[in-house]
Amino acid sequence: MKITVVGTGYVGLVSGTCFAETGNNVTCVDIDVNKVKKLSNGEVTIYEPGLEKLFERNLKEGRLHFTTDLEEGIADAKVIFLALPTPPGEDGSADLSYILGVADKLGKILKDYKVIVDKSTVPVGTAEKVTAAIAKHAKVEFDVVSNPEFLREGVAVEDFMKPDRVVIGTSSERARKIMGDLYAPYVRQGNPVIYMDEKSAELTKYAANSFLATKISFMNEIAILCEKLGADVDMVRRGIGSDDRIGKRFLFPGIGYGGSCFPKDVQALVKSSEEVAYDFRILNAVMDVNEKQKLFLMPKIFNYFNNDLKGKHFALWGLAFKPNTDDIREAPALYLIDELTKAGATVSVFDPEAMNNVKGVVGDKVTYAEHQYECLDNADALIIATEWSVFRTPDFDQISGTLKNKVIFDGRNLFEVSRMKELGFHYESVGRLAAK
Ligand SMILES: NC(=O)c1ccc[n+]([C@@H]2O[C@H](COP(=O)([O-])OP(=O)(O)OC[C@H]3O[C@@H](n4cnc5c(N)ncnc54)[C@H](O)[C@@H]3O)[C@@H](O)[C@H]2O)c1
Ligand SMILES: O=c1ccn([C@@H]2O[C@H](COP(=O)(O)OP(=O)(O)O[C@H]3O[C@H](CO)[C@@H](O)[C@H](O)[C@H]3O)[C@@H](O)[C@H]2O)c(=O)[nH]1
Repeated sequence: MKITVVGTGYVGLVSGTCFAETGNNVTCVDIDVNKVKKLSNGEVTIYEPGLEKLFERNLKEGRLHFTTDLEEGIADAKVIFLALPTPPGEDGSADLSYILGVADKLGKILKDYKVIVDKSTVPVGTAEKVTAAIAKHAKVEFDVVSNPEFLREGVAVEDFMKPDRVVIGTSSERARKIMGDLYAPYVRQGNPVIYMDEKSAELTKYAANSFLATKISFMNEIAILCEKLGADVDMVRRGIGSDDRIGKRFLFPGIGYGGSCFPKDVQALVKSSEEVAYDFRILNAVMDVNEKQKLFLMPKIFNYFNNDLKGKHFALWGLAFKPNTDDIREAPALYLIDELTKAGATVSVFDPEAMNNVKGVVGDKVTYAEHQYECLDNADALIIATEWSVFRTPDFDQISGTLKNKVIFDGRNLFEVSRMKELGFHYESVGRLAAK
């Protein structure tokens, strides 16, 4: 099938490449001239495990194309995916200007029937708005479908190729058939395509992200309680996670959820609720807990250094909002850097993939280490903000030999508390017995 993907960010690039992988002819359109040039020349513009191989193959075999020209990009396409940004507007609600801007243009250039798909995360009612924006100028028939994307950064290719489910929101039989054919190769493993109306599909995406964020904030509060009551959150997590009704996943406490999705989507659902005069109390609490959790380690750090961080130097391992990505949007590490430098400390940082992105945002506020152990030079303590595998089994002798003090503040609970005690570290983590 000939398809077009508008927007070549995370979702656009991964879905475009994966659609090509199953034999579709895919054209990706982006307004970023530089990005299109790089992609056309075979350069993958995001760090995503497994993407490069698929990308190179499909580019070489002629199933992937890139252009900045929307009209050229949609010619002959049966389906047009909109994988455009929906960032928070000033009041926190989703900014639909990218989507509606492209919808308006599409209305003027459609020459035959097409299915236009909202792949971006958009509030309930957006399919109607997109339909209206296209219909204003369109002289041909078209359908607008809501097909939210559930991929996770870091495992995006696998999530796309073998999704837990595909949600397709449409009231058009014609569009339903086309979308069903397109997704058939991805759901052969027995995972379902779930058809529904457009509004339910739109809400499904926000409900999924908000529910997962709720699980995380809930566990972060349980971790706080564990420290206060003398319980161990690892035990509690295992104790509740083995109940199928609760499930083992997304129960890991830490220094808060970040990324380009949870923070903005929870906020957008709260805003959508307000628009229909509903106060979504649980989600307000979820956001509130998360804001505080990002700085969970700070009181511990202040306390250890007698409330004075002036002149102290910290090593910070992990900058990306989670492992296996170079994405630093809403990364807890950035909040820690801010607080530490505000308190008069200096910070040296290391991340396996996100260093360049952080340089772009933080500049010379911190120093950038070439590798994880160089980062420890002259540091009064090590702080861990992202659970990259390479941090999980470090050379503790090298850490002890390089840090000024054997002190670690771990925001991701990477190490066994008892082992750290044996090794002679002052070790503080999140919600565990010896963490007090
Ligand atoms: N990042 C994720 O893991 C993820 C997962 C699921 C859903 N989503 C949702 O998907 C949407 C896109 O997210 P993303 O992270 O891929 O965004 P992104 O910011 O990484 O990329 C968006 C791309 O759109 C391009 N663009 C902007 N205006 C354009 C226009 N008028 N024409 C063509 N291209 C244009 C930008 O240049 C950029 O390359 C958002 O709604 C997001 O919430 C994201
Ligand atoms: O037990 C956990 C699990 C995750 N996190 C944090 O939660 C955030 C989000 O993690 P994850 O969901 O793995 O990453 P994303 O790539 O942001 O993916 C989420 O957001 C995407 C965009 O909407 C959705 O498509 C995905 O289904 C949804 O998982 C990260 O900061 C994690 O550190 C925790 O603190 N504890």
